[in-house]
Amino acid sequence: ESINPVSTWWMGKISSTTSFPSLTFWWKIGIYGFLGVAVFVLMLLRALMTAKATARSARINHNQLLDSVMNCPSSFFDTTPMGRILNRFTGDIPQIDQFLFSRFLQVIGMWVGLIGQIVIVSVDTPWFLAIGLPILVLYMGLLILYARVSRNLQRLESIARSPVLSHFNETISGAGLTTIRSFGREEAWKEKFHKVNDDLSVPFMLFREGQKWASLYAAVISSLLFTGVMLIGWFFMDASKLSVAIMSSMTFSMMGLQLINMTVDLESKMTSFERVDFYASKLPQEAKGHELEVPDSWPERGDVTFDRVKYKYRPGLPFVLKGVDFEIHGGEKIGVCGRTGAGKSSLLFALFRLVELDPKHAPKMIDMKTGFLVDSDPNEEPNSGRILIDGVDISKLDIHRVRRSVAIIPQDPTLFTGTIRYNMDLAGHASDDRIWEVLEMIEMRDIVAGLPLGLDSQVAEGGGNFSAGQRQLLCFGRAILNNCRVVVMDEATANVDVETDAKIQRTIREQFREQTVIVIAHRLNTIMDSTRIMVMDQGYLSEFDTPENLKANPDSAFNSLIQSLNH
Ligand SMILES: Nc1ncnc2c1ncn2[C@@H]1O[C@H](COP(=O)(O)OP(=O)(O)OP(=O)(O)O)[C@@H](O)[C@H]1O
Repeated sequence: ESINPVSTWWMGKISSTTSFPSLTFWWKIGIYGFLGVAVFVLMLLRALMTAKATARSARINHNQLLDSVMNCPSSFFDTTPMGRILNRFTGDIPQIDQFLFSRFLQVIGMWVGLIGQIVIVSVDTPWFLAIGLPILVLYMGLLILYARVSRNLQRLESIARSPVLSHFNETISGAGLTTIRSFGREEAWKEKFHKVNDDLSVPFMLFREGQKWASLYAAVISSLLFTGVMLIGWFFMDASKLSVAIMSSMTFSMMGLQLINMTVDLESKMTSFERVDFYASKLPQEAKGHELEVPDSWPERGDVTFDRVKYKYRPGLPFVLKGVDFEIHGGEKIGVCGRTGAGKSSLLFALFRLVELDPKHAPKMIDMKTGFLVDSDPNEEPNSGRILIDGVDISKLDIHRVRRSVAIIPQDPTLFTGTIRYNMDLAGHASDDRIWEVLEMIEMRDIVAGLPLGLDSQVAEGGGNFSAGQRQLLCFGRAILNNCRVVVMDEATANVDVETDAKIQRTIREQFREQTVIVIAHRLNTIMDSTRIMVMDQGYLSEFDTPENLKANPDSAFNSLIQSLNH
């Protein structure tokens, strides 16, 4: 860019026969040609370097963003609309990848070019400064004014885009569409979609109109420049200098408008970068590091102890476990029951360290509306208590080590796109024979054998080509193959018929003979054969005893649960 004005200057010089009389015509043309080739070679170099640097920074940016989001605690996902997260990946990242770097180079180049034009013309024609400098100041003023408005409009546009993505996402995911149709709320949903879309369109349209406004004023400034150059040229310049000044002012005014638009555009790309950078480096993260090392064989027994566990999901919410104390011995089969919202699943949440009990691991909080970090109230009572597996406080271990040692069969069975073999054995360690054996145990062998490709048959997105019960069974099979010392099941058989449920419970006792198994169930028959039963009530452990003892006590909460289910 800096050679370009030199080349224009040189052209102006050699058009006058009196300048550089010692150089022949061919030398003058040769130098002009050399400057042209230099511009071409440097542009080629710039393009190559841009391609390399863009690919590298795109990879780094994306990986850092992904790592950071993947390591966010569950509280972040509870308080951040999915649309906002998707917006970072689908809106901001492409802006940075495709445009930021090249736009940055363009803007730098244009500024250098613009200032170069002024310097070169002014060397020969100092009068040009008299008009060039005030015009530069006017352009700067326009830029500052326009940039401020457009920055805020783009911010508003980005805020308004998240609800559109969230609305779309919750409409098509899960049973969203089915529920909307079954309640006949299609029109209301469409209206809401139009409203969030309108909210997004307003700042976008204003931004577009702002561009026209800036173009108009830039054109006015250009006209001032032309008029000024003509007037100064008329009185103070000879013909060759005036021609250079006119050429420069034409470039100058073209560049001025482009420069304003590009600088504003660069700012908006920088806003995308700021948002991605915030997500990549400042989001709350799950606790890293560990104070204690445990051997690979840990946990060997599978003892699970809750020691006065008291926690809330986030600051400002009520406690969901209010000082829960119990000890489970390795190999025990524990049933957990209690009314809806009593805190059964919350026991597992803490066991997986999805919520931290140790206040020093408590993650920072995100404001639901703005998406920025907020400070928690220092006077609020923090989470407390300890969970021990085989006597080791799990908050002192590497979080991934803790999660690897406990297998879960969740309430919402999760299958991934891929083959049945992949879904059963995510680590890829089990033999086909062992997978078929497990399929037999969970009564899925005939179904899988009936598929044309057997274990290589594809599972659709979210396991859509299997019923909810079959999905639960496959997840159950996955847990058997995983062979962890502690296995937890959260309503894992709620969707299978009573007979299959009974068979699964038998399989649990046979296959998980040495493992500690914690089964949460609403269907009390599911847990009747447990070693002991835990009854949760409003965040407290109200009873913990053998099923026989609990049934024998007519005043037990367990008996009243049985009675309420019978009625
Ligand atoms: N992610 C969360 N954020 C905030 N509060 C939560 C969250 N998950 C659960 N809760 C609250 O914690 C309390 C206990 O919920 P929990 O899911 O442990 O109950 P549960 O006994 O498993 O109920 P269910 O039988 O319906 O599954 C409830 O009041 C619930 O509103």
